[in-house]
Amino acid sequence: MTEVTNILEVRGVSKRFGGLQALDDITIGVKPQTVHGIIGPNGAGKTTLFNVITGLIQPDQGGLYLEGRRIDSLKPYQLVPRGVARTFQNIRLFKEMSVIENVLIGQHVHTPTPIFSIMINGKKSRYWEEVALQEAMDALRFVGLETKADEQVKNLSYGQQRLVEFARALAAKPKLILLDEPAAGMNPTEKANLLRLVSLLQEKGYTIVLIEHDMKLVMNICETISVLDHGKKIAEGRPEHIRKHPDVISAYLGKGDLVHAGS
Ligand SMILES: Nc1ncnc2c1ncn2[C@@H]1O[C@H](COP(=O)(O)OP(=O)(O)OP(=O)(O)O)[C@@H](O)[C@H]1O
Repeated sequence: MTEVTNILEVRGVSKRFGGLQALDDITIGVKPQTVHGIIGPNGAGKTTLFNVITGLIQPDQGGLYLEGRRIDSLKPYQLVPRGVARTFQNIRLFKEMSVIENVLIGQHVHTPTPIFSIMINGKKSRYWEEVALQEAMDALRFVGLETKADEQVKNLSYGQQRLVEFARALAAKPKLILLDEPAAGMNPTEKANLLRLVSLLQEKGYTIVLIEHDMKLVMNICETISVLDHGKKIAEGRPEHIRKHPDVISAYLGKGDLVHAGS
């Protein structure tokens, strides 16, 4: 039996797209209740790794384990009730719908009534409508957008839309949240707020894995960082170790990101 010390284990995962080895024998362990960063230059394989973890693509080799149980044959919709939620690099919201409706969509896995029945106020669904609405509002309150609940998503700023995605992931009541470039397009105030929210979630017992290009944010917030380059894991450890790692410096050489990553 597998000893459960890591909430998530990626073991020897490889994925090839035609002639391109997007992931090459990646092994990563994520400890519960930590913030774990995945960094690497463009095209390193970070999003592919998230897609493999969340069942969007099947690995060619290797295994994925959530709390010791193998999950790599599961589909995305089967992983959500097991406690895995994610956001996407490119915002995936229904822009013509309201903020609360978008968050409610993350909620349906926990209500026995179909979400569209809840949304059109079907008679049988009154109790679950109330529960789902309360929980969706809690998620919005957490990210500070409760006053925007009835706004159409398209009227929100880009940074606020990222927070709606974040709230939608939270509404699925995950144990493990994967955030793909959550700070992209955010201004410094929004980034500071995001950092505060991620720390709060960690205190509440969530585990967070994030892909992020903002090195200052990553170095400030993550206990452990795994670095990918050309599909391989080239380094892993605490921020102070990663910042000085010669292979990491060389992978980022000329890009300037690590130079400005002081805590
Ligand atoms: N579905 C796909 N089919 C073919 N090639 C793909 C596919 N998805 C990703 N790739 C390729 O795999 C490599 C890794 O891509 P991936 O998006 O995982 O990198 P990344 O580290 O997330 O990059 P970025 O920081 O630019 O988002 C890239 O060369 C990309 O073009």
